[in-house]
Amino acid sequence: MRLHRNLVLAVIDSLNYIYNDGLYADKVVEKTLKRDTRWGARDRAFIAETIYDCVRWKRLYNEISGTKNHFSQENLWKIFTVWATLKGISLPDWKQFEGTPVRRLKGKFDEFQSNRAIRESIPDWLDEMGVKELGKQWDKEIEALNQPASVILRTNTLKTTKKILHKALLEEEIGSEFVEGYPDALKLMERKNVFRTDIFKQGFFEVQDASSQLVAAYLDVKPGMRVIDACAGAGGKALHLAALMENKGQIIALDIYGNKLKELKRRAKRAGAHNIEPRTIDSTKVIKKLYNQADRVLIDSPCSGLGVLRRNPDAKWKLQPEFIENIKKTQAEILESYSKFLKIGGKMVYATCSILPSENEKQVQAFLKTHDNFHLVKEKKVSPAKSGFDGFYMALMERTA
Ligand SMILES: C[S@@+](CC[C@H](N)C(=O)[O-])C[C@H]1O[C@@H](n2cnc3c(N)ncnc32)[C@H](O)[C@@H]1O
Repeated sequence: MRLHRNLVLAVIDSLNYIYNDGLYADKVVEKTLKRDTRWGARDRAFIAETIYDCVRWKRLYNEISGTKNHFSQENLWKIFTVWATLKGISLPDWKQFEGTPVRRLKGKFDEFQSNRAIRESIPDWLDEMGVKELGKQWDKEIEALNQPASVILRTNTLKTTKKILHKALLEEEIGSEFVEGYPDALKLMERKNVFRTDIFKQGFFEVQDASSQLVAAYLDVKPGMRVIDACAGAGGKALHLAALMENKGQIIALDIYGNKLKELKRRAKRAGAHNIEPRTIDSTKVIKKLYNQADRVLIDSPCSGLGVLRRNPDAKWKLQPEFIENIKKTQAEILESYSKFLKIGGKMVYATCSILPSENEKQVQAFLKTHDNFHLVKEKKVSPAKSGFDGFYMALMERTA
């Protein structure tokens, strides 16, 4: 691979925004890619993948380059040099690469392989928490969570079928394949900007990881039911629920953030989902009005997001242990409060995109201990290491009295 100066400069500028100004990697990548319309697909892929690599491996590259968490322009070049060296790219004779100790950098990489927190490029506190929660399995999970994620689409069955979508994508020169065990999923053969296609604008699909596609299906919804999606956000699961319910019945989509629900509304329109009713939780009244009203409740709970690190590598550096402790309290409160939406005989799914038992099965166990009118029907832990997709947890419970 040959390095092109303008592309490398775009990467260095982006790293400055992410490392020093704390901006989110996805937002920075999006903005950087708009900088030069002459960049082709390969150039864009280089920029996006290199930035994500440097965010994912920030600690490792920092330790190898000796930049000591100080990201001046000169040090950002050092970080980039480590990236290029470990990729086996021969460095051009630019002044920034003069005197690069290639062998020493590779030696340092080998040296750090015995230190998991550095090797996997995570903060020490996270490594300790991972071991405490998952024991030996942590090693495999964190390794899997450092792999770049593939792009998965969910066919919108309100508008099309998986076979038709597969063909329509091919007509746009986008290759995809079916994913066994995931009835509506298509996996892209290579990363492409699918949002530009007409079939996206027509609502034929959503981009949604395979594991996430299991959640709405777990709720066992039927057309005509009254369903409450209690943490609906921008509606990834609500749109799926609408499709599973064939647009029949009612989905009340709640969230504490009205702007997320606005996005949900836009997406629902595109998807042709007509049975979703967004309601912002701006008072306890909104909640109390819904007690004993629902056949099904989905609690797609706020969580640490540790299961989706492949997609959001900057979360490694933005997450704090205090945040995880607080979010666990919120999870318990949400379960307590939103379980009241269910009618007797109704079913509820509690789900997270975390792999920590303390956010998952332990929350459900604690809830069931104090609510003997609920019982666990089934639960599923999706391991990134075993599935190759995002980490998720889901538990299906039934209200019996
Ligand atoms: C995991 S996200 C939901 C993702 C969404 N269901 C989807 O599939 O796209 C969790 C959501 O819970 C919302 N949330 C946080 N605290 C909440 C609360 N107390 N009540 C309801 N929603 C809450 C957040 O705003 C966020 O949108």
